[in-house]
Amino acid sequence: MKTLLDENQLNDGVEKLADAINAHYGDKPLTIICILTGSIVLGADLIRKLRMPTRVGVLQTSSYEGTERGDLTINAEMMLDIKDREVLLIDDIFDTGHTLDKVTALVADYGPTSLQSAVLLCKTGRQEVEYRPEFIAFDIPDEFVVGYGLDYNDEYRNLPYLACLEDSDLEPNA
Ligand SMILES: O=P(O)(O)OC[C@H]1O[C@H](OP(=O)(O)OP(=O)(O)O)[C@H](O)[C@@H]1O
Ligand code: HPA
Repeated sequence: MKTLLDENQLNDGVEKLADAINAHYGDKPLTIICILTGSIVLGADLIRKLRMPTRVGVLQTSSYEGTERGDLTINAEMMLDIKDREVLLIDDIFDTGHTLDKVTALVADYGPTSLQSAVLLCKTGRQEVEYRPEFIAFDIPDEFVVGYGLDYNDEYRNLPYLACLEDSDLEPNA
């Protein structure tokens, strides 16, 4: 495994992301919706750097098995009431873009005043949708990455840094 972003770089990136979000929303109350599971670490770090009054909710999506994307499932059972609220979706990575594209369409139906998204990572050249997040901390190369919330087969989310998987890290048939 090869480190791509160390703890200091991640912290600086999240700080800049928070600065941009604080500058954009000012004192307006903001509802943050974290897309589980990958966004838990970013969400925990980011919300503590936001200055406006915030509410925090979650929804859960799942589509990757190993390094392969499969059918997307969305579980919105725990959604907050966001009607007439300013809403910011938070996710760890924008890869093909299908997750945020679908989640944005679904959440828009709840009637928010505004709906934007913030991601830690945007993988270069992988997007298959028109949608783009408004706030991005890092553009990264097209490599499968783990750590800081991101997993490979449910492992590595706890790494405090971001690493690229190498061939020797991949499980057979994964
Ligand atoms: O842009 P995309 O190609 O849609 O990929 C991005 C999504 O994939 C991962 O979620 P995953 O489905 O693996 O669930 P997880 O958050 O539980 O890891 C990641 O957390 C993003 O939500
Ligand atoms: N790593 C972990 N999870 C992911 C990735 C990735 O590179 N892309 C989409 N989900």
